[in-house]
Amino acid sequence: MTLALESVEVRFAGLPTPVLSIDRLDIENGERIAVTGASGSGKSTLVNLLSGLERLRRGKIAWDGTDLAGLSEGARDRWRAEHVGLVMQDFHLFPGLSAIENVLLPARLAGAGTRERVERGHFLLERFGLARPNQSIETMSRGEMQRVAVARALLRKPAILIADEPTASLDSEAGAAVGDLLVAAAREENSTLIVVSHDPHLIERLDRRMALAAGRIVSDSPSGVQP
Ligand SMILES: Nc1ncnc2c1ncn2[C@@H]1O[C@H](COP(=O)(O)OP(=O)(O)OP(=O)(O)O)[C@@H](O)[C@H]1O
Repeated sequence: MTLALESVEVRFAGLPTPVLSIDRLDIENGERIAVTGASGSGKSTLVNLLSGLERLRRGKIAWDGTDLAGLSEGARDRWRAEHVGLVMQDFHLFPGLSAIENVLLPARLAGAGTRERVERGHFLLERFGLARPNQSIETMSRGEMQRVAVARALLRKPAILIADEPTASLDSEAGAAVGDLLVAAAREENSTLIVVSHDPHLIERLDRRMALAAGRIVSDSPSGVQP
C-alpha cells in the first residue's frame, strides 16, 4: 500500500513543542523503510498513527486513499485487522495458549478463522523453523516467541507490515533471524514494511532509512527499491 501523509502534528498538554511534526511523508507500495532516532524522538508516536492504533487529531494519513483521520475507532480497528500486520518489541503473545493458537487468535476474534487460515498458520510456523505448533508459548525462547509474533502478523497477508523494535529484546543471533524473516516476508508478499529499530543489522537490510529528531524528519535516504 502507498502512504501519503500530510501536515501531521501531535502535541501533548504541558509540552511546549509538538512530539511529532511532519509536513509530508510518502511511502511507495512495497518499500521497506527503517525509522530511527533517539529515545523520545517520536518513532512510536509515528508508527502508532500509521497503524491506526492512535487517533490522528491534526493532519492526514492516507493509505491507498483511505484517510485514517476520517475513520472512527471501530472503523480504524477493522481497517487495521484487514491491512496491517504488527510486530512489537515485547511480543504481545497470550500465555496459556500454544504457538498456533497465538497465531490464529486475532483472526479468530475478527471472525476470520477459516480452514485456509489454519493451514497458513501452520505453514508459517514451519517455515519459520518452529516445528512444534502446539508448544505452549511460555515455554518458548524469546527468539521463538518473536517468530510466532511475526507469523501472527503475516497470517492475513497484510499489505502493510509495521514492526516497533522487533529485535530489541532478543540476543543478536535471534534478532538476526527475526529481522531476516521480516524482510524476506515483506519482499515475497510485496508488503510495505516500516520498522522502528536501533539494530544496525536490521537497519542495513532495509532500502530506505528515515531518522527522526524531536518529532521531525531530519534525514531520509532515497529508496533503492523498485516497487
Ligand atoms: N500520552 C502522552 N503524554 C505526554 N507525552 C507523551 C505521551 N506519549 C508520548 N509522549 C512523549 O512524546 C515523545 C515521543 O514519544 P515516543 O514514544 O514516540 O518516542 P520514541 O522515539 O518511540 O522513544 P523510544 O525510543 O524511547 O521508544 C516523548 O517525549 C514522550 O514522552
